[in-house]
Amino acid sequence: MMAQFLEIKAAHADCLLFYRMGDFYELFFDDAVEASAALGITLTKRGKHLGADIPMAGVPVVSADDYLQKLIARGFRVAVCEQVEDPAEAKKRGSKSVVRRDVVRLVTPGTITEETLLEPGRPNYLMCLARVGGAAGAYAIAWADLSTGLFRIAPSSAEAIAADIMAMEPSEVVVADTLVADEALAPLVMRLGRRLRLEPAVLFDGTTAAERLCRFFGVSTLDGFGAFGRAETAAGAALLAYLARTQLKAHPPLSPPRRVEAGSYLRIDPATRASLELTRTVAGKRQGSLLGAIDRCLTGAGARLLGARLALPLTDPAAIHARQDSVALLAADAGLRRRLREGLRGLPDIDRALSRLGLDRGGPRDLGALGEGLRRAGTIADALAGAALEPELAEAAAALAGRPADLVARLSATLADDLPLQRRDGGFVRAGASAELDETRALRDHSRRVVAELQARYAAETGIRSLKVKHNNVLGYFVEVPEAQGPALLAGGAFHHRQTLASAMRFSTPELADLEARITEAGAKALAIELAVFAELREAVLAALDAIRRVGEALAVIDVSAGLADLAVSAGWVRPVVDGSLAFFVECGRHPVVEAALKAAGGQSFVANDCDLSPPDASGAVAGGKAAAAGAIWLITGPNMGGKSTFLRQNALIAVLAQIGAFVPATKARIGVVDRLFSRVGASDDLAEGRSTFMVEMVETAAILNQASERTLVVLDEIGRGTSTYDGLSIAFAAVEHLHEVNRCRALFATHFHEMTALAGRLKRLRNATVRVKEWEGEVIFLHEVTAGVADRSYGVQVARLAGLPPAVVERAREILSELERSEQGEKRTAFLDDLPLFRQAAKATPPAAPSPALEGLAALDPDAMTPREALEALYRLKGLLADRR
Ligand SMILES: Nc1ncnc2c1ncn2[C@@H]1O[C@H](COP(=O)(O)OP(=O)(O)OP(=O)(O)O)[C@@H](O)[C@H]1O
Repeated sequence: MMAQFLEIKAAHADCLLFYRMGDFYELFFDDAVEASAALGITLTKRGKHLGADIPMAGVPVVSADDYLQKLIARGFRVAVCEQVEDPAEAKKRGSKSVVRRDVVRLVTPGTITEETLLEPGRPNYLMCLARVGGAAGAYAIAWADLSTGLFRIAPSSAEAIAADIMAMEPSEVVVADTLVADEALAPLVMRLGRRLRLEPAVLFDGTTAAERLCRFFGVSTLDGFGAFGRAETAAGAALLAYLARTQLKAHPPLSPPRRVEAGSYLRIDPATRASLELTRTVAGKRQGSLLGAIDRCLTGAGARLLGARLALPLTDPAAIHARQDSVALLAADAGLRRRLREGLRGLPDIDRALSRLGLDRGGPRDLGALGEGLRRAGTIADALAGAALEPELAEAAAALAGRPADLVARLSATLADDLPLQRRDGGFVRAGASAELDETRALRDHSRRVVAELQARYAAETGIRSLKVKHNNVLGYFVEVPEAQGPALLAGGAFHHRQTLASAMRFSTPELADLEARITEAGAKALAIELAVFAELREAVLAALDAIRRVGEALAVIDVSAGLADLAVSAGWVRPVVDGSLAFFVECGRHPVVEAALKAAGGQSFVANDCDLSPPDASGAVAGGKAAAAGAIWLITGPNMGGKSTFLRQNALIAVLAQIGAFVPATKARIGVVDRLFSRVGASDDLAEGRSTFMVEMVETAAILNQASERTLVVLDEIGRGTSTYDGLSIAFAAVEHLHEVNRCRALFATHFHEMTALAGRLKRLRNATVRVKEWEGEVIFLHEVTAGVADRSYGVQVARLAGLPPAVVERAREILSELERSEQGEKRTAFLDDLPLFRQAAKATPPAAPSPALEGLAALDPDAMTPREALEALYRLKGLLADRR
């Protein structure tokens, strides 16, 4: 057996091997040591190998899912090795022969399908990254959710690849092993950590990729699915190859790949996603994130679709309008909304049940879930009938109407009311569904009744009133009497002694043995019939796979639309105007998460605020596809704790909500579609990537200044605070000038550098705004109201006092502050401010004779002595110098 174990283990060296032995999966050697530490299970030993004890640990097969979940969460991969023949077969080859075993599946984070291992409302993506033509070549990603069959392929680029991957929050990302050492991908590889999976480059072979995809989907060309580039087909084919490696014999029921067009969605880089807490908070929780606040979906599929929409908000106004129409209709029709939501509540997860059945990993409950789900789809279709539906809901209604009604009838006529989890447990076929099964069951039940009657007969015949007929797995049926009566039975000759216990003796009889054989035989036959029925039902389900998938998708669309409508009505949100202009106008906007939190706390209510970044010199119109105007920049000053960050974030979130087709928390809004959203709010450091807080801030600011276009929305909070005041102020100044002059994007910029408000005099589209406070008897009262104007001070010392700084420290700080303010009002300050407008000109006017800082910097570098990261940082430093000079 050990020889067999070692052979199988050698083929799966990077996995923990779950080696099936009876009712347990056993782990041996290092696997046992690692698993026992990770799972807290007992480490024992069994036999010896090369003279040393073999460590062993085991988990019961019935509870294996729980253990698998823990191991996957800790980053392990598990190879599940099953017995693939009956032990009786093995015995025929000789008493010492070992039962044949084989690995049937590799369990990896991106390929799990079990209900217990998955979160209902979160997709579980496996992703592949492919690159064709070197670092500057074509990039693509393919991702699939094996648990629902979703399959997407998207082109990407060197610059966008990290953002594109992180946006989907994949559980596992497969990359060719030849790419891992690639400098361009180093930061991405580092960020993926445990989710990264390296596989041989042949999986990604571009020349055979299209053919492999065609073969998998049984088509002769991919044209029907979309126009895929080389890198895209390579990524898609690699994904199929990886699935084949991990799922082995099973053919995963993936939908044909859908292409996500570049430029069709709002691009949001990972730092922005994290800082806006779109799908999870900084602490990693869903609750408290935007998704947590807007998710009123009643089904897992709905929650998954909402998450997917949030990952890729749209940029095409027409596509956004289609989604808005669905929400608007259901917001306006309360009766219809209620009927739909009643139908959706508690709806089983059709997509996941279908995928498990497709992988032949499903049980009777999956069939039951499908039957119930499809039946409910009928109720929902009835609710929609007669309503004047807009295209998106009309399409959903058509999909529901196309549900396989005969399959629903067949499932409900065949399946019992209470279903076991595993098909081998039997008992899931309803009485009356199969005559042969009913007959076999009757035989079995009759024999059981005869056994029950035997007890009375034996007791009467022997005169032993305490005689019992019992059953266990070792002896089967047997007669049990108290020990004292045993000899009397033995003497009779009709009872054969089997076992003597401390207080009882056990016997068998030919009659019991005969009945036992009949019951077992009938039971086995009944199970065989049930399994055949299961196989037929599964075939029928798979034959209707496409129609069922469409029903699943339609239900998710209805759930998302009804959920957003419910939210809009109960929270007072409105439908924003979304168009191709450069407008950004929000009247009485609110922060969805902060508002909900304040409401839950029952204290102060949220103060709504307007924001208008529309081009000041036009109505936001765009002529001939080219922007005729540029959006405004608001420079927001105000006290600490005044609500600046909240205001910044809420406007970014409103843009995102508008572009996923949702309503927004405001009384009125007009959003000219945003192509990219950048938000740099709050400090974060990335020490793991070797960057300090200030360095991270500068890297992100650099990305914004280098990439923002006229259509971009930029939200920047307190740039430059992580360094000395003058350095910080200078950087903030230059950044705003650049946004205004070069990027010409719509932007919100919050700062404590009050000197910056002077910029409004020079920059045409810059407006000063401030968050109002009242001072009352030495206390600050935050009004959280954003108005035009300039703050005169930050009230930092007052806030520090509120935070509980020792009174002596607060008093001392006040003294120092007034001293500083007095001295700054003198000449020094004025001189400094006077200098600032020259900032850019001065840089340009540098006489050529002066040594360039970039050249000096270059001269100081010793490439041979640098690590790749140091080189990258140096490059950023040099690039930064260049930006200064522009
Ligand atoms: N519009 C509002 N209505 C009601 N409460 C608000 C509003 N805006 C902010 N708040 C409350 O004020 C707190 C502080 O807000 P925020 O963090 O946005 O301030 P800030 O001006 O960015 O402060 P700092 O400059 O210290 O970072 C929030 O946690 C929230 O509870």
